[in-house]
Amino acid sequence: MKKRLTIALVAHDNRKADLVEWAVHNAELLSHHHLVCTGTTGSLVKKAFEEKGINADITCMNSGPLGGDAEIAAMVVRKEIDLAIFLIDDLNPQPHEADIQMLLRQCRVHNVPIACNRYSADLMITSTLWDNESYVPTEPKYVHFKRPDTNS
Ligand SMILES: O=C(CO)COP(=O)(O)O
Repeated sequence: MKKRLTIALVAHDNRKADLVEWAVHNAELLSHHHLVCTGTTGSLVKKAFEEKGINADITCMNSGPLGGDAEIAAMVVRKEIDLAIFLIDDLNPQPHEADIQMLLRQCRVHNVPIACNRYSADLMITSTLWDNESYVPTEPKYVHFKRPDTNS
């Protein structure tokens, strides 16, 4: 991939091992991009990369429960994030559910690709569309839909 992207990496505690493993597996590719992470996720990715001798540009925001998701959501709003990988723990409640939903919603509103599992992350990170200068993503459309009257 020629283009340098800003990639958000976020994982809940029980999904961190999965994210770190994914990041290390893709370290060569990721090292060409700017990684923006929530606090704890970022420190784990940094440590794993250092152990492998991989240099990467990693910015750590606050920890998720203290506003890290909100900071990344603000970057999404400012069009500063190209792609987000967010491994969510769907099996346990999180104290900052509102911030999580905000990050997900802002990615949808601003048409930012967001992968919530490794399969999606693999597909997104390897897409040839990143280097296709003529590809313009279609913006989401919000067109009023009048439901047919089902009573008649
Ligand atoms: O809680 C998170 C995302 O919602 C992740 O935050 P940390 O990476 O700081 O643990």
